[in-house]
Amino acid sequence: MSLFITLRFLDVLDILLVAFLLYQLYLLIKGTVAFNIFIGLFLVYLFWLLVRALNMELLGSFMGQFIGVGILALIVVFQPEIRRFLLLIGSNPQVNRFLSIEQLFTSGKAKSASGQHLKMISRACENMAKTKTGALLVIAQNSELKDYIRTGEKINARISDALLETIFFKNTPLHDGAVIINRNKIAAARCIMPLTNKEDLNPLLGLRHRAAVGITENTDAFAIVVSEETGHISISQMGKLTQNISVIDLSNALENIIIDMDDAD
Ligand SMILES: Nc1ncnc2c1ncn2[C@@H]1O[C@H](COP(=O)(O)OP(=O)(O)OP(=O)(O)O)[C@@H](O)[C@H]1O
Repeated sequence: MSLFITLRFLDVLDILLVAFLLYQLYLLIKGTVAFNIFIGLFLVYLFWLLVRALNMELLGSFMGQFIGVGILALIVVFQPEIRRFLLLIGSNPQVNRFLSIEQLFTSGKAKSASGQHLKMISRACENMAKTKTGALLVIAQNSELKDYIRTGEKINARISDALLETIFFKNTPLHDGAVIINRNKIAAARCIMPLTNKEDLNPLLGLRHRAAVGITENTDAFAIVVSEETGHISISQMGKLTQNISVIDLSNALENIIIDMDDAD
């Protein structure tokens, strides 16, 4: 019998892939209640292995039933995280570029036209930041956010900085909630976004920021928050909030998102 364990290249690859997946899983659930649930489930699993090793029949079969439905329970418990993980893969720009034949033919035109709209969005944010006007702008990407548009007032108007500033002007009927921008249109205002239940978010941040993180956790949208309290601009993508960025950083971030804003009405 050989004393050495034969390790094939595929085994090394296998281990590296599992390590990579576990690390991604850790990044995805760290700072959320899902992390504690995961640790809890892992401890139950370890305990079950111990029970089996000690041949404790009754407890072993009892726990076996529990572990048996484990996969189903995992899917139910980690539904938001699984959804976010799949979203992460599906909204990867490289994957999208590869899959989108349409974009292959229209990318040049879309880029030059979208620049105008993106400039107006950052100008509006700059002005609202100066006047400490609270705002939440959600820019749709692949997901058109139809379910969320339905929660607000449909506007369907061309993007303009003046219109955005008017919508968020204090005490106007539409200033509450989020504005959703879809392609070259301000699709709706007063929209209700899902709130994140992240525990590691700055406790000083309120519902507007939680709504920005919530919508980007659940969809591939890009969210911009202008704080009414501080006048700071923050952005959120894939559930990650970047606080207090400059207008130049906002413009750069907007340039990097993939949206097809063409000039058609
Ligand atoms: N679920 C939601 N979806 C969209 N907008 C929301 C939601 N909940 C609250 N808001 C908006 O956030 C506003 C309240 O903001 P709040 O002061 O709690 O947040 P904040 O993160 O501290 O922001 P600010 O720095 O501007 O005060 C509400 O008036 C409303 O416009």
